[in-house]
Amino acid sequence: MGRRFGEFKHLPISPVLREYVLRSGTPLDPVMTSLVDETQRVSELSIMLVPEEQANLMTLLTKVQSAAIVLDLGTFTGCSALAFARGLSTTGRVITCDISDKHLDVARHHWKWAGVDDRIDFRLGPAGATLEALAAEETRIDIAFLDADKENYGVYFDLIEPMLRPGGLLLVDNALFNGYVLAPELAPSELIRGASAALRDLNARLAADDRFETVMLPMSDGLTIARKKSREQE
Ligand SMILES: C[S@@+](CC[C@H](N)C(=O)[O-])C[C@H]1O[C@@H](n2cnc3c(N)ncnc32)[C@H](O)[C@@H]1O
Repeated sequence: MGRRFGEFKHLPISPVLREYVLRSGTPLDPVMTSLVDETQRVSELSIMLVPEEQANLMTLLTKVQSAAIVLDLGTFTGCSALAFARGLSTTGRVITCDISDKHLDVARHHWKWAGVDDRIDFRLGPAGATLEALAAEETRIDIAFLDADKENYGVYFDLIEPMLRPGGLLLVDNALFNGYVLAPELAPSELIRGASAALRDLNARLAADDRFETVMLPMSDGLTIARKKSREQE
């Protein structure tokens, strides 16, 4: 096979280059900086936070989409919900859900500080049940972000797709899952093997689904952006 178009432009991102990438984007403001610091203080799992360049991208996409309803699966300490809420108009809503409210106080403190707490609707419970409730409420979603339990991403996609408006965006976090999507069987634990296989399956489904235009960005641990085509484009 010949050289693929664009291959010569591929540049591995070293830590020094990533620092440069971060310095070249809008810096984190004091609220987001505090949220990251506080998450590192209260949780050993602060690695679960979306990285800062991704948070900035999510705010930007919310603005570009003129989104009114954003669905955020996996609240944790509230970083992704905050990033989306900042892109909304005052009437917009982020519906964010988590199976745990252990870190909700950290999240709410920072949402309030940023002045967006009235735009964020936190729902406690498993993502599947939240999605079923949203379907019953006939919710129309402009952006959906998958960042909860990876092994159920395929199920979540099937539940979200009918609610996603034409032109709406599905964002899938950890699309590369530390590279294990290439060979889930090499992952070091049952949990990571299951998650990697689920991500690999969803990545393949999205790439083959002609209802969507899909781009996987190799930023951080991989972020897929899939836009649901409008009827005229199908
Ligand atoms: C990667 S973290 C989310 C990070 C968050 N989006 C952020 O930007 O900081 C994943 C979260 O999903 C939650 N979670 C795990 N299984 C879940 C489920 N079945 N339903 C809802 N949330 C779940 C976990 O409690 C955890 O807080």
